[in-house]
Amino acid sequence: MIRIILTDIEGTTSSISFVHEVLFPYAAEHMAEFVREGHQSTPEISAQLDAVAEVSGTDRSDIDALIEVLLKWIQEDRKETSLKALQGMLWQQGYQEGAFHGHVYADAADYLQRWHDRGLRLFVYSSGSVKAQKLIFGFSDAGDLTPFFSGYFDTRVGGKKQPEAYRTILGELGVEAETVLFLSDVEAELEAAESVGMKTVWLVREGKKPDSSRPVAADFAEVDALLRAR
Ligand SMILES: CSCCC(=O)C(=O)COP(=O)(O)O
Ligand SMILES: [Mg+2]
Repeated sequence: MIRIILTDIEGTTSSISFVHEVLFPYAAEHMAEFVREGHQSTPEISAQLDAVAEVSGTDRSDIDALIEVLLKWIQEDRKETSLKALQGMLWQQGYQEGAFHGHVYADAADYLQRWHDRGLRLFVYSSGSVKAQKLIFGFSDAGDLTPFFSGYFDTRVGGKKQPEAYRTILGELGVEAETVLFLSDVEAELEAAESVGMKTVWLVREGKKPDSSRPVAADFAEVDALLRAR
């Protein structure tokens, strides 16, 4: 019996275009100024720059070169934990100034509330940092959705295509794998979750549903129908 829903964000609760056409360009536009202003005075920024330097093999004292690395990583959609942490800090400013709201599909907002009210426990697992996750749901088009969530996981538990990450999440939740339903739009992530025993539904929000041996849903209403049919 499913007791926990673990959901991805981009392509699942929220549109890919919001992440790629609003959030990433905002980060790219403000990254240089943000890093130059905060790299000495803000320990959280400085610590992430240490990690950027280490992973990229860049001289830690060369701030221009570190900014170049970060901008290249944004263009490549790299899921580096340090980039994701810096993006989360940057987006806070954008949300708070009202530059944008977090996009959450209406069906997702609706069923997150219904599932929460039915007693299911809801968690997020996204490559975006926990801070970024709380922001997209906290400043969403549908209002503050964070009260529906019991917790958040990001790439600090591992990459989303790595089975080990899902094992770590199960350990932290302290539950049996088959009580967890993982929702994602990326098949490799679903395979990793299934390999440790989690149940999955593949969200295919655009276009025709593919033939697949795993459950596929176009939106959260269809996920709910699959849940009830189990
Ligand atoms: C938390 S909103 C920003 C999402 C993000 O930065 C990202 O890389 C999307 O990753 P996901 O694992 O949600 O597909
Ligand atoms: Mg996704």
